Amino acid sequence: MEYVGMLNDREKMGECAMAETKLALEIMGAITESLGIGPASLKHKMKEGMQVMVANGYPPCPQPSLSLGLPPHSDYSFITILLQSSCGFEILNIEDGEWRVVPELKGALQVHVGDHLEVLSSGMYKSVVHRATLNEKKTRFSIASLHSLGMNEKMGNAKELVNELHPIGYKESSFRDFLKFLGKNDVWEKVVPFISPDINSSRSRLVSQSGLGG
Ligand SMILES: O=C(O)CCC(=O)C(=O)O
Ligand SMILES: [Fe+2]
Repeated sequence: MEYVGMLNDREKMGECAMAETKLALEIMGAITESLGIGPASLKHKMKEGMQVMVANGYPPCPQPSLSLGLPPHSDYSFITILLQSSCGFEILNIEDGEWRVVPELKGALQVHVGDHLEVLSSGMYKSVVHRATLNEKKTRFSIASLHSLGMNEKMGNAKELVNELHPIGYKESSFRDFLKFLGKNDVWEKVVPFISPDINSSRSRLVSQSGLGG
């Protein structure tokens, strides 16, 4: 796949966005069904939900071991669908604290659990902590499509899953709460230097620097 061409082609990106929304709704429906929490209202909220698409480009880095494309974070989404041009996406294995490389599978879409799904499922699904590494020779591209409820819709623990053994363990929050949280807390001090010396070019990264949700 020719990523630069695709990213510059509005029509193609529009088609891609719509196809990913359709896919995300199917996956989110299957997940809520698997949890036994398929209320019509949630389905409706998902249909009316948000999609944030992020195109990332990582130029070659002469010393990749000294830098990162994106620092460790989890996505403030319900699920994220990711397409990568080559490997560089890594997931933290919470059992041994080691980073695992997601192999390059041409044209394959990866589906990642985001913060909202962890909250809804009371931690039965765990939000994926991930990072992007750099390559010495190759430019790498990725397209992340983050799917969540609407801007003001609060995500909380599904009441069907809350019991004595699984008490409410997560604070409910909306995308707007998350943005307010970012506005009030100087997370950029910590995040920006890892990404780029130019703060403005990094501002668009704001929506997915979560790891703070829940
Ligand atoms: O470029 C990647 O592989 C990771 C992208 C990502 O994590 C994000 O956009 O939130
Ligand atoms: Fe991410």
